[in-house]
Amino acid sequence: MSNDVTNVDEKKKAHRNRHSGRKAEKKKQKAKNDVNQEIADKQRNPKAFAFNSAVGAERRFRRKQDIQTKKQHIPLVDRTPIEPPPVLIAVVGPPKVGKTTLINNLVKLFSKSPLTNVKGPVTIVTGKKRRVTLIECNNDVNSMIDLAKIADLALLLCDASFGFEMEIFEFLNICQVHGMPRIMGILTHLDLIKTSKKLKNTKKTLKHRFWTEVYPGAKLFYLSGIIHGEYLRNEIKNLGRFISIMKFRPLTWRMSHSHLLADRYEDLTNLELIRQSPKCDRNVSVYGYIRGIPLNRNSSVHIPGFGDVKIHDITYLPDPCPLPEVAKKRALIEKEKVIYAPFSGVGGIVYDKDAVYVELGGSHSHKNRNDDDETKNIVTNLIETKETLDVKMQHSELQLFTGGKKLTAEDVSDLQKINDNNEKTHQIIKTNDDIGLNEELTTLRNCYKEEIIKDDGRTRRKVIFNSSDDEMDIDDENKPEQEAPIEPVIKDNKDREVLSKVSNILKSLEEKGALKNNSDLVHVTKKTEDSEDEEDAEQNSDGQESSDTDNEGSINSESGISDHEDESFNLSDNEEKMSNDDDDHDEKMTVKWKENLTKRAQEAYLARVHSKKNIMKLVYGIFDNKIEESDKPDDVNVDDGEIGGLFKVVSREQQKRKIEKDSMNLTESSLLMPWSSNVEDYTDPENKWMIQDCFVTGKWKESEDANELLKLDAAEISSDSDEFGDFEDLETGEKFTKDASHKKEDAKEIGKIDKNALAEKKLKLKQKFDAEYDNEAGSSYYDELKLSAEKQAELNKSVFENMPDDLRVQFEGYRPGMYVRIEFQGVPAEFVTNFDPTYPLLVGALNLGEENIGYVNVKIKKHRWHKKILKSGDPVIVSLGWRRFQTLPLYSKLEDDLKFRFLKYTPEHLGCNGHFWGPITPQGTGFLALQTCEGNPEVCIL
Ligand SMILES: Nc1nc2c(ncn2[C@@H]2O[C@H](COP(=O)(O)OP(=O)(O)OP(=O)(O)O)[C@@H](O)[C@H]2O)c(=O)[nH]1
Repeated sequence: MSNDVTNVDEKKKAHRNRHSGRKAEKKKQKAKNDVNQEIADKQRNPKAFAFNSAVGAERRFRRKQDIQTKKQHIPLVDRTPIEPPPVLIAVVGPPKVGKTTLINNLVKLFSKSPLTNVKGPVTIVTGKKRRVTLIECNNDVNSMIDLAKIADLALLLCDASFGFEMEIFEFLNICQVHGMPRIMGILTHLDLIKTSKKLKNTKKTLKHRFWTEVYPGAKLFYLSGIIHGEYLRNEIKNLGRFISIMKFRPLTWRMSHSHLLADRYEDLTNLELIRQSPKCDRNVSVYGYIRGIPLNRNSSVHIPGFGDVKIHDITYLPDPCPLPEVAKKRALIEKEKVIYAPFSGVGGIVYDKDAVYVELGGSHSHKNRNDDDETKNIVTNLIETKETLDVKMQHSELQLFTGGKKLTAEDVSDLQKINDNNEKTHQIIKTNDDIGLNEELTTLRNCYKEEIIKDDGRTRRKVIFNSSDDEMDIDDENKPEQEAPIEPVIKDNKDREVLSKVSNILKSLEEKGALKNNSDLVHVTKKTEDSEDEEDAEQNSDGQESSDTDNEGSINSESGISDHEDESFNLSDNEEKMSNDDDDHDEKMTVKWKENLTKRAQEAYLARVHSKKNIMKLVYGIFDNKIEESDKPDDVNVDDGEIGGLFKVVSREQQKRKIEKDSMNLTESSLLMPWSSNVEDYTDPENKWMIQDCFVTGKWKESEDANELLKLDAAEISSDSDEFGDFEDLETGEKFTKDASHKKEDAKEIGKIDKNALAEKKLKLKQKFDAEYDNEAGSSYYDELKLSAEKQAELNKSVFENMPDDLRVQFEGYRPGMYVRIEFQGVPAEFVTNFDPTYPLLVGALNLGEENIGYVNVKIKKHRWHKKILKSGDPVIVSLGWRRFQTLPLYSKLEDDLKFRFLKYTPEHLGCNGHFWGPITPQGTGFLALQTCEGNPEVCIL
């Protein structure tokens, strides 16, 4: 019973809102006020919601239109397949710039599994609809040529603390002849630049140079530092995001030629055959994604650096790095972040035509071996063994003492040699017989205009620019100002005379003690320094501004470095120095500023004369070179009204009189005179006719002339109304004669017609304006073009979408985006023995395989920094289509035209672009890059 009571008590009454009373009133009032508040905002500040400035609106409109138009490109039919091949990103840059680190960081960002040893292409899924293949470019002209042919995007790395190196410009130059992939610059080693001022300057100069080379506004990322061997996560994330959403414009030649970049390779030759004859022909298979257009089973292919081969067999395989199956809204899950890099030892299980390959986990899988399990160890050792005993012996080393020199088999067999060339034996010279260009390349390399700098035991090839490009030389630019000797530029004899006179005066003044405290000169020099500082500040602010206009990535990445930190570093540095030589310093300072006073004054004078423009002269055409009395130093000796035999002292009176006299005889040049020769005087009746047609009353075409039209209409009306006679209104007694009625009606009609004509005219004008300027969807020419391209793309896709792969292969070949395995038979053994996964293995389909000897005529034009002339006999590298020939000597030279002999093919036979590479002279300044036009043996130079 008691329980029941408690239950009843626990049941609480529901709250009932009050409908009347003080509180209810208050609530109602509050609710009402809230509504009023909303309305009141708009009512109180109507201007905020209204159209209030025509100029502002016009500017906004113009800006919007500008942005819209900038985005417009000529629409191209999108021929990318439904599942396109991975986007190919080449990471290019000089040695030790951070290429491997960047690839590792990007791989880690997208796949969470770091790569220990990056070799060859690495394919990763970066988003629901995007996968990318990253490949590091060797610092080798051939690698650069091959990658420039196929890359969609090139990440150009530059060591900002060192400046631009030759490799960057070589690559850019090569890219120009291959249809320029998208280029993105990345500055690394920014943490090695110590002061914030230097950092800003470096960023600015490098950015502007990069913009001149690529295009103004090209994206440049800053990687501001490295922590534990990794770039800052935020910056890598930004870069990754950029890469994974970037759009690419198809390059015509590339998209119309089938090709693939091999990301895996197998030697299928029978091992017994190889044992019997190591130089026997091999059967090899290469794997990769088809790019460009479908690859036909019957076409021949070219492997750059190797030659032409016929496809023996081709099959398509399941995609080893597939995109997520259904496009969902969520981000990728771990399982979907696939990574595929067989050359680097990552690839999982691969099902082949007749085999299944299981990835053993690379070198790491064997590290966790169980020492007790002997049988397992034997198997692992057997698996690991790849060399015979004598080969192993050749590689084995013997060390007698810790830290002592290791003895190798070579050392033992040829002890004498070691003594002679002790240093040389430690150098590992990498040969590249497959390309067979080592010697030629070294010659070529030596031909570039570059400065070889030894830095930390390695050789770097710093780019040397012309004097006009001096801003590029960061090191020079960032040198402290007093270090750079400023040689006054003396332009003509007049300057020289003036200078010598100035220096005479100064000397005499110094001798006479007139410049005892030198306050005047100090003032001058200080002023120039100040102005330099101001310039610097301006430059910096410019740099900031322009870097703000950079891509979002660069903005974010800029935040990576704290300028304050650098400044504080700088300060503490300075403080230390200051405390050490405080006393000396003061003394030195007082002595130092007295040094070279005359020279500094000369410089200051020249700088002033050359930098300042006389506004008075510009406006009035008067140039008075005399010093005003007030400017004259008080204690300067004035002999016969002259100072130092150079300046004549002019009194204020004299000066005034002279100016008056001069200005009386002068024409006022700041005004535009109506009678000046080129301007017509429109007040002259003879010239009036020229402008009278500019007004409504002017004589236009008859169809447009308002007066003529009115007359015409009036005439028509009068002829119509002729049929009515005179009559009298009997009610009002008003008499209507023919003329009176006519007059009234005429007036009315004319008014009506006037209005109608005007309305019609307005309507026509509006229609014309709409047609020309309105960009409503589907109405403009651009939209129509875009629409038709989209329609075509849709049609293309719909035809093939539901077609089974087998049928499709029969119908059109192996489509782009398919992962295929191509088998070649009877390939020379060098292909296998010289195979290096770090070189891009490119396989490109050939349209014609016919061999020929051909000539190409070349017209030489000057390229920006290639100004020397090719000589006959100069070695050049020739690259045509997929083909990359060895260096060839130039055949002959004719005046401006050069004739090159190609030993095998002409661009005509290939039906494709070709390009031609070479140094300008043996002591020359760089490369010459040429491009052939399709089917045209005449070559044009960029
Ligand atoms: N301080 C600093 N060091 C860096 C930076 N980027 C890379 N490094 C270091 O530079 C060295 C070379 O980096 P890698 O990634 O091997 O350079 P790489 O371009 O792949 O070198 P190669 O393959 O030999 O041409 C490594 O020790 C990196 O840690 C950077 O921004 N700042």
